[in-house]
Amino acid sequence: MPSFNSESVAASSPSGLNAAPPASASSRPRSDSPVWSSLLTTHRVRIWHGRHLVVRDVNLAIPRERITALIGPSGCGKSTLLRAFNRLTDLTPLLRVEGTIQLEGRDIHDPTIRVDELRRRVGMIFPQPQPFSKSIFENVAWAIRLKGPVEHLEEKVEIALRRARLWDEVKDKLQSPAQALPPGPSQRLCLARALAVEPEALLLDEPCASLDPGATAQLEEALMDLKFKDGMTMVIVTHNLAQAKRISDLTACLALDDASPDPTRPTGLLVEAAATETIFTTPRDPRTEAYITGRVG
Ligand SMILES: Nc1ncnc2c1ncn2[C@@H]1O[C@H](COP(=O)(O)OP(=O)(O)OP(=O)(O)O)[C@@H](O)[C@H]1O
Repeated sequence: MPSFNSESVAASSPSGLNAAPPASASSRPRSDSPVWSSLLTTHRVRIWHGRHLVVRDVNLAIPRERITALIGPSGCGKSTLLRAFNRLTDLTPLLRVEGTIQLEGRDIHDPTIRVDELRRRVGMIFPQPQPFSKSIFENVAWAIRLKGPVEHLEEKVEIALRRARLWDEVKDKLQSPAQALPPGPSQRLCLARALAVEPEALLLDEPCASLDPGATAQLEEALMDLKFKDGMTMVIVTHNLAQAKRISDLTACLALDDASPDPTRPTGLLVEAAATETIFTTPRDPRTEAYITGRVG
């Protein structure tokens, strides 16, 4: 367990990571909020899709070397927010991010930031595994070569596959087509490919969406290994509350704003973030409680 202190995990709002805390929330820091050093922080982030406000007022600190879960009902903007962390949102012309997102204290929208380097440092795993139509070996080797001239390529491919807990399953068929792999190993190959460029953080967007319970358990074990052995910082969007409880250290709960101007397209907002155990045992915000008890979403 982390040490606890009145210093909050909040990026700026002392009350639990949201610039607009609900009426029921205290404006004082939670005394049970852990002290974690942050890798990524957001300050007053709001994301628009055209004229629709997708998510608003997100003040959040993503702790280094921990797993942060983003939970909340469908459509509250979890995936969009996740994609903003390495500017994948830039690829959707109608999406616009306001506010500040910092990586190691540096604004990721600073004009001097190289977006390709940002995405190397902060990798992404998508809901459906998408290996390239190359061999298993080449899927990982391709990523390693992106970093420039390579020595010891085979060794580096093996290291990435081992870190993704896939090596033992594929070491005898490295030249086989990656797209022939079943979903579980296929997703761990995508994890190995993401690890091959040596990121500092990984964003995981419902990475187990297409996996059965056994394959989910294997991926979770790989993620836990990455955290404990490599100190990887991870942010996972998940609808699986048991998964959030199992693997995350911090949980950030988003909700849909009842007061949205267009009730057919409500705006999401971050209502509460705290140590996962706290969120699931003593949530402060009634919307968190409603979500984790299955009354909404
Ligand atoms: N490319 C896009 N095209 C259209 N609308 C978008 C796009 N990206 C985001 N949005 C808007 O953002 C809202 C939130 O979507 P997002 O996928 O981020 O939510 P979510 O919380 O991850 O939902 P789910 O849990 O169902 O995946 C959508 O309902 C939609 O209004």
